[in-house]
Amino acid sequence: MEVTQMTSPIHNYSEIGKLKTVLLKRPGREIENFTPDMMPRLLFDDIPYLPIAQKEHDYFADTLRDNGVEVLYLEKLSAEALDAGGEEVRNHFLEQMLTESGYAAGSIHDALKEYLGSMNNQDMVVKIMEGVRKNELDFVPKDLVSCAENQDYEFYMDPMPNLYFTRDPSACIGDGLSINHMTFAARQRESLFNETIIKYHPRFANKGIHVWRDRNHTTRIEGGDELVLNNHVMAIGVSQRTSADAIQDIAKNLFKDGQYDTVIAIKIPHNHAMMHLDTVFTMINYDQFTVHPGILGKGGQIDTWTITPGKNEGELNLQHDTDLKKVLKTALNLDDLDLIPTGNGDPIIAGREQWNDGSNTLAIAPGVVVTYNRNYVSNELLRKHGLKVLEVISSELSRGRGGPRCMSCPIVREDLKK
Ligand SMILES: NC(=O)NCCC[C@H](N)C(=O)O
Repeated sequence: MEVTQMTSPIHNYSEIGKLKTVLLKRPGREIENFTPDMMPRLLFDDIPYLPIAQKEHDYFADTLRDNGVEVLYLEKLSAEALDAGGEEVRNHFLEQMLTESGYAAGSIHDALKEYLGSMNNQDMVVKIMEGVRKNELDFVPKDLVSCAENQDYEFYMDPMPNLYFTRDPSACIGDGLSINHMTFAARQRESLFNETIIKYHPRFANKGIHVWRDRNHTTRIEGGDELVLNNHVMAIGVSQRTSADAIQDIAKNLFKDGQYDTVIAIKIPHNHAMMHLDTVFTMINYDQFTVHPGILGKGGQIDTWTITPGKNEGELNLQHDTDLKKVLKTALNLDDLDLIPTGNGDPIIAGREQWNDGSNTLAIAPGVVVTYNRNYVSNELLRKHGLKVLEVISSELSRGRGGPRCMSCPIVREDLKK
């Protein structure tokens, strides 16, 4: 495999190269600032216990640091980007955030702007992430919507509890990234933080980073579906969260301006338990993958479309298949590969461990993965298949329906040696 020069602050040409820099978000008050009736809308199945979730997340971050990974935090980078951008950038960010929260203008907009605007950048970022309750403001709105419809709702701005799944709002691909238009309202504001960081943080601003696809779209894509298999092949899930038209769009951009020549679109069930491709399928070594048996039909088949550049620019060729192993072998030029079933294929264990993100492994080097300790059957099987498994504690973090891959956005990985 060709070795690419490391000059960009983003460098991510595989799922498995030695992880050097990663973006995390330490769970904050946003993960408990809601009631059970808000859970379905906020895409949570339970309310985590914050002090334990933070302890677990710190353990995860320490595990990465102990293995030589530089850990960056979304909340810190966001504030630093606003500091660097100055007053105009801060004002623009706040206006955009208020607009996307439903307040482009009017008295609530003005009250929120005054409240958030009185804070320093770090406090403002944290407050926006946590959500703003009505009782925090010394203000009684008199508009018809507030009086006639929303009077019992506690929030002006909803919390963003899914922020600790940094995988999804953006995805680093090669020396660039996608900044994603997310599917559900609960997560759509998240990628504004990523956009602000890339544009204004001194580490990333004006470094010629290629944005393969920005957040100004109506079609949707999320990072949990974007798998960088190597330096010219991607796999992207056609899922609850990523639409086929967004895949075609990013494929065209990657083919035109990047070194990618193949995108394998993999269709998975469209449901909450398997909302992204990485909840059912991850790459963990040159020739090893985790796969949840629930996505494969009786004969092991699954719909895939291998997309390659067409004859003329902007055209795409499609090759439909139903044999995932064969498709991966061809695209990755492998003689054989090892698809390791979640829960060892037992229907009860596989269902349970997939629900708790047993397939959602984060590779930090070829054959070295970080997993949740609660998925002990899948973890044992990974060890039997020769992988080094670093387990992290997971009682509270798993309540948000995401595992180690979901909780991490790799920014720099070493290139693969072969
Ligand atoms: N890549 C991932 O699978 N991320 C997990 C996201 C979980 C979050 N509660 C969501 O539904 O978006």
